[in-house]
Amino acid sequence: MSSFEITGPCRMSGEIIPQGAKNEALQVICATLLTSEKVVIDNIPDILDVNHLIRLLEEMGVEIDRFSPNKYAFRAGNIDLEYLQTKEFRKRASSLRGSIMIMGPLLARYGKAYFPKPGGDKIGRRRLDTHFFGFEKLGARFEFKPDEIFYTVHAEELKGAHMLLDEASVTGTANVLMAAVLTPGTTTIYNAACEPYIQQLCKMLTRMGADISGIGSNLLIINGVEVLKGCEHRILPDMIEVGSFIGMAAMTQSEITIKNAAPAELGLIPLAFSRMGINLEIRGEDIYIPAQAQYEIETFIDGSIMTIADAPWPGLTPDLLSVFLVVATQAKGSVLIHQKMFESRLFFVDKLIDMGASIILCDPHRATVIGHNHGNSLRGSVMTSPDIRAGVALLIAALSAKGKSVIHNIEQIDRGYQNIDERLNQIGASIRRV
Ligand SMILES: CC(=O)N[C@H]1[C@@H](OP(=O)(O)OP(=O)(O)OC[C@H]2O[C@@H](n3ccc(=O)[nH]c3=O)[C@H](O)[C@@H]2O)O[C@H](CO)[C@@H](O)[C@@H]1O
Ligand SMILES: C=C(OP(=O)(O)O)C(=O)O
Repeated sequence: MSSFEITGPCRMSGEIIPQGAKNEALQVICATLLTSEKVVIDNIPDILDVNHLIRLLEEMGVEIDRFSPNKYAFRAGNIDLEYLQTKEFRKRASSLRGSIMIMGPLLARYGKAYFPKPGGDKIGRRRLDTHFFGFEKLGARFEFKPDEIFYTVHAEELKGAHMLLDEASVTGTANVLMAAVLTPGTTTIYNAACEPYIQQLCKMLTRMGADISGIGSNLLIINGVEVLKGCEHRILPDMIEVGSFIGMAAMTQSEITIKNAAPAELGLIPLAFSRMGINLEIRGEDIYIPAQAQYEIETFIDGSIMTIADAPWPGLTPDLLSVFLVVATQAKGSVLIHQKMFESRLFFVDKLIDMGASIILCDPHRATVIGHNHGNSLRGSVMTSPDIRAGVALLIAALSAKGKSVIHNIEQIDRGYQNIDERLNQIGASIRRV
C-alpha cells in the first residue's frame, strides 16, 4: 500500500492537461470485443482500472499493440471463452467495476458470457439488475450462483425487443447497447443513460457499422447488424478530472488553466461551481480559473440554502460531489451536499472534520458544510483513502491544509487519476509518493 505525503499549503499556477476519461475508456475498450477487426483507441488514460481491463482482454486472447502509454490497437480475433471459467479471470475481472461491460459484447458475439462479483468503489449497494434485465429482454437466460457470486448469461438466439430500464444505469445501458448492436431486429432502450461517454460509445459503434439513433437522448433505437468492422476512436477528456482541478484551484487559491477540457461536454458542472461562487472562464477549449481570495456560495432565489445534489445525466454527476464537499469547507456560506445515488460515499467527511472542517453529516446521503471563508485553514492529518473521489477530495484538502498530511491507500486514487502527484508537482504542488 503506497501513500502520499503532502506539505501544504500549496499554491499552484500554470497549465494542466486532463487525462482521457476513465469511464469512457472502460466502455470503448470493452466494445473492441464486438469485432474481429482492428480498433485503434487514442487518449486512453494510463490508470490502474484501465490497465487491468487491457490486461484482462489480453488474457482473453485479444491481440494488443501499444503505440504509446495512451494509444492502443485491439484485435479480438479469437476469444478464449475457457479462460472465463478460470480463477485468474475471476481475480482480474473483479478488480474493477467497468469490466462488467465485457458481458454484452461476449453475449452478442458468442451467445454466452460469465462474470464474477465486480469490483470498483465501495460506496454502497451497486446492483447489476438493470444489466441482466436488459439481456433477458433480448432473449438471454440468466443464472446467478450466490455462494460464488458468479453470473452467467447465455442464449441460442437473441432478438431485438423494447425495454424500459428500471433505472438509467450507465454501465447497464452500455452493456445492453453493445449486446443489441449485433442482435437481429430492432431494440429500443428507454430510460437509457445518456451521458457524454455513452454518446461517445454510440458514435464509435456507429463508425464500426452499427445502426443507432436517439444518441444523446434516453431513448436509443438500435437496428441490429450482422457484423461490425474496425475503426479509430479518440476518448474525451475526463470531466471528473476537470471538475477535480477546478475545485482544487479554488480551494488552494491557485491560478490554473485546464487545457483542452472540452467544456461543451461538461453539462451542469460549470454551473454548480459558479453556484459555489467559483469564477471560471471558458476560453475556447480551455478553462481558466483565476486565483480567488474568497468564493461565496449562492443561495437559491428564495434565499434558501444552496443544495448540490447528483442526478442521472444531464443532472450533476455523483462522482464530483466529494470534490464539491471539500471545496465548500473553505467557501463563504453554507451548502447542503446531497449524494442521492450512492449511500456510503459521504463517510469520509470524518477525516475532513479531523482536519478542522465544519461539517454535519445529517445522514448517509446528506452533509451540511459551513465554510470557513479561508479564516481557519484545515490542518495536516494522516488519513486513508476510501474510494477514488474521496481520495482526490482528501488530496485537495491536504494541498490546502497547513502542515504535513499523509494519505494512505493511494491505489484508490491511482485507479482513476494518471500520475496525479507528478502532474500537480509540475505546477507547484508538494506531493511525495512513499
Ligand atoms: C465504470 C463506470 O462507468 N462507473 C460509473 C457508472 O457506474 P455504474 O454504471 O455502476 O452506476 P449506475 O449508473 O448503474 O448507478 C449508480 C448509482 O445510482 C443509482 N441510480 C442510477 C440511475 C438512476 O436513474 N437512479 C439511481 O438511483 C444506482 O442505483 C446506483 O446506486 O455510473 C455511475 C453514475 O454516474 C458513476 O458514479 C460511476 O463512476
Ligand atoms: C465510482 C467510480 O468508479 P467505479 O464505478 O469504477 O467504481 C468513480 O469513478 O467515481
